[in-house]
Amino acid sequence: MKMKTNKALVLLNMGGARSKDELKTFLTNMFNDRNILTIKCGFFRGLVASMIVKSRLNSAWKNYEEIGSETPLHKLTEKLVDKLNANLEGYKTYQVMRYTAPFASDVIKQMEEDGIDDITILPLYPQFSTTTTKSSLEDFELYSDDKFTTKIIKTFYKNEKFNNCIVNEIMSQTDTPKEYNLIFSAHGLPQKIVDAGDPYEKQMNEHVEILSNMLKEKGYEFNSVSLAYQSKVGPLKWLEPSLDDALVDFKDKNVIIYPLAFIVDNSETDFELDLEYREIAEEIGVGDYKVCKCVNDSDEFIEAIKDIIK
Ligand SMILES: C=CC1=C(C)c2cc3[nH]c(cc4nc(cc5[nH]c(cc1n2)c(C)c5CCC(=O)O)C(CCC(=O)O)=C4C)c(C)c3C=C
Ligand SMILES: [Fe+2]
Ligand SMILES: [Fe+2]
Repeated sequence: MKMKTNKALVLLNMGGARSKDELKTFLTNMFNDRNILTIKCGFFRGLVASMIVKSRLNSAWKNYEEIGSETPLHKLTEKLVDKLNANLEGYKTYQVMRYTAPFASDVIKQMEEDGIDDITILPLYPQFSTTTTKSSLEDFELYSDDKFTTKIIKTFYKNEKFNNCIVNEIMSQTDTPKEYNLIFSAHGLPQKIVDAGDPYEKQMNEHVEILSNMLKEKGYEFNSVSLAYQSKVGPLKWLEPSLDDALVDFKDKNVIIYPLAFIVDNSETDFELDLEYREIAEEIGVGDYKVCKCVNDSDEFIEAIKDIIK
């Protein structure tokens, strides 16, 4: 018989679209988020948000249609939660999404009904960004008040077990690393967010350094290792180099892409990296183009989570 627990692990993530209606919800909530669209006046932000949603909805939905009309993010997160509930002793695991259901307010109500009073919050973002980690934590805290004794894991890009998951996935792609160029692809950010103090770029550089050293220590020497940024949206300057520009250097060469900002696969990996950037790579004349899977609900990542929260 399982012991009743008052402790919970709460996974936070962004959410994603499982229908066109939900894509509208996702985009509306995202562009009304002050951490994403940094316009101070709420009314004006709402106005700009509704204009962006209107102009973006149909074209963005076409992308989802190419991956089966839904993000894989929710199903993969549900599998991760189920696996943690089966394997992580002493905790009940919950998931909360920032822009689509399950929303913080509903999950917190459920947690209270379940008698939870002690929580560990793990935002599923290895590196801290105001646009992701801070936004998700603020949203959760808006509804949780001081209902729970709380521990927060703000980053985990330095965790060795987690990094071993990444390194093993990269190494499984080839036995001849000298013939490949490894590109870590991170979700981009507007440069002005970084200039305002967001630590994401710095942590991303550190993460690439850690992983490069781990690969070298294992005798895995790629022809080159680099970092590029994907998914630019809108007219502002974003972090560089963009993945499109980076790929130009690899005409007639082989590349392996690792999506470094994500824990579970989503439309940015399954559509953007696996379909859209693959097409760009083909146009450029890149040779082999391989995209690694995220750590998802792998047994190795479950072990890493146990280590991250201990
Ligand atoms: C306009 C600003 C955006 C910022 C800043 C941004 C940061 C950011 N996003 C992720 C992770 C994901 N983003 C996803 C989708 C997505 N992101 C933006 C915009 C910004 N993201 C948009 C408009 C969209 C919707 C799709 C589109 O219209 O292009 C997703 C996918 C969700 C899914 O359905 O699978 C993820 C995941 C990170 C990690 C990040 C900053 C570090
Ligand atoms: Fe995004
Ligand atoms: Fe994108």
